[in-house]
Amino acid sequence: MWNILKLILLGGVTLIAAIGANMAHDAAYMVNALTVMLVAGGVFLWTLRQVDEPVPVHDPRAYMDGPVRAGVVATVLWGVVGFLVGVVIAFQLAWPSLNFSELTHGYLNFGKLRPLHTSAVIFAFGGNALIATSFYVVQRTSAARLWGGNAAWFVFWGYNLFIVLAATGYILGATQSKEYAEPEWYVDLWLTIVWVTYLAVFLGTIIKRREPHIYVANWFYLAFIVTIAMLHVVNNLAIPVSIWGSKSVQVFAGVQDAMVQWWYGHNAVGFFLTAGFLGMMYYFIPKQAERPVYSYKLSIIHFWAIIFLYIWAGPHHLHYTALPEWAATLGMVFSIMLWMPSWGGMINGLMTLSGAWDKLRTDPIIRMMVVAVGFYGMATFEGPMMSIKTVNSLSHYTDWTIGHVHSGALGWNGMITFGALYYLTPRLWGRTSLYSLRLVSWHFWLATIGIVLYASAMWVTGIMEGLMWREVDQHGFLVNAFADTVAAKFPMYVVRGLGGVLYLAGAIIMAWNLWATVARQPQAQSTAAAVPAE
Ligand code: HEM
Ligand code: HEM
Ligand SMILES: [Cu+2]
Repeated sequence: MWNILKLILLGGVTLIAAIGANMAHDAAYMVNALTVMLVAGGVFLWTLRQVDEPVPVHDPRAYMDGPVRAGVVATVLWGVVGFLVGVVIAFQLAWPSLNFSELTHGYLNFGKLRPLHTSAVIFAFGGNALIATSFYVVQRTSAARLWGGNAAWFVFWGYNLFIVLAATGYILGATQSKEYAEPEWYVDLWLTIVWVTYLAVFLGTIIKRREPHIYVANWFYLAFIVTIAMLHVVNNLAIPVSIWGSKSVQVFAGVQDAMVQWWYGHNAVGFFLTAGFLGMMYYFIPKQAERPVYSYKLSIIHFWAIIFLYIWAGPHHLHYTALPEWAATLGMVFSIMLWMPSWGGMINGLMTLSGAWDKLRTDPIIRMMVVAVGFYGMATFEGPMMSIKTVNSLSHYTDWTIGHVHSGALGWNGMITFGALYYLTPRLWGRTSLYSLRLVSWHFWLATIGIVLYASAMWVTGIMEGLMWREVDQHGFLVNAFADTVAAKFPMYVVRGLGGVLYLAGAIIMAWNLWATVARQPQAQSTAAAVPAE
């Protein structure tokens, strides 16, 4: 019965997508519709061939690790793609002629590739890492198999389809021009369906847990899933111009639109790039260090303080704009208050190593995680500082912001994810150990030096251009033309690009190391059964 329903649904989607491709008003819509048609048609045929096959029975106590494994592979692949595009756009900024070559003009210029980069690293790399680790962690800490049968597979494939639709759309010019929320209305609708399923699988697993306690990592993951659902729906309220075209019109306008966008944008940082990754920190650091969390009480305080404070800080993205002064001040004050719980979390992560500091010398994976937490601390110190209006009047519009973003993104999100991937791969594929710890060390140093080059280049150019823009002569005239600042930034842009190359090289080494772990390492004893409090 279920299969018949599924076939009708998939057949219907295939048909509507085919009609959509035929009626399409623009190229992005057509290519997206063709993609959906091919995917839905393919799944239709696959389902048809399975109809009379016996349904495999799973041991209800065994963990469901298929989607986690797929998520690990996707994280690595999207990571390499996202970093590569980052390197390309970094060099496009250094050598603008790269925008106008035969190959890049029109489709692969900076304007098209920049949102491709941000979506690939945040949503594809970060999102797959969050989905995979949350599915892994919630099962282990709840001693329960993922709820909802194949729903977890739907989440994995549905989410990655969302990414492919978004990315091809950008290249072909579909965007609603909201940073980090560029996908158009139908892609947003699809993500909503996938996300609600994700929430159901995660919550369902927590509800059927066989542990009385809900481990703190799950609190963070849950906050991430619920808040992103809310942000996504509100920020994407739009009316399509036609159901056969990608263009839509925002429901909010003017300064309200700006405020909703940065309420979204800031909390995408707070809940996607912070809360979800803190969930990772609270599981994988204690596991890798073989130590309990330093202070469980602090983790609870940290959780509630972060949840309460982050949501108000969005206006710090709109200082000195049409936003009312009081709103900007509110955003600034909440941002400054955020410093304390952020550092509480950092201290909790770092101090988990107390009594095991020697591991920093012997275990490059721990080293990676510790550096991640260090950069978390740095970005959450820098952020509150930049939210102060007088500081922001210098830093805003400059590369300082870009440096801040990447010390958080490369240092915190990237490094904690790499640590989790190194932890997970041997366990998920039942291998005795990683292929090579020496290669992990190489990755660690390449990535760390890459981040340092990136961040320091951006501080120098950011503060330099901020000061150059302000400089006036004795008559009060501006000393520098805008083009002067652009020319002055050139050497730092090259250094940033080189930092990116190092970071990318580290990730490629990781991809090779993880592949070799699966392909070349001996099989370990299997331990896939649900044991309480793992
Ligand atoms: C090899 C690594 C990377 C390189 C070379 C790189 C490079 C770049 C460049 C050149 C830009 C455009 C800056 C501008 O418009 O002036 C950018 C923007 C951005 N990147 Fe990366 N990136 C890398 C990795 C990452 C990662 C891992 C993340 C997130 C997890 C990330 C998140 C972002 C974000 C959010 C922006 C937009 C910043 C803003 O608008 O303020 N990047 N990146
Ligand atoms: C207490 C924590 C933090 C505060 C108060 C904070 C504050 C700020 C401020 C004031 C800006 C500059 C706004 C502007 O002038 O346009 C900013 C930009 C940004 N921050 Fe943070 N930050 C924090 C932590 C983080 C972390 C941990 C990450 C990444 C993992 C991050 C990612 C970003 C991004 C992506 C932007 C650029 C947004 C854009 O213009 O496109 N922030 N943040
Ligand atoms: Cu913000």
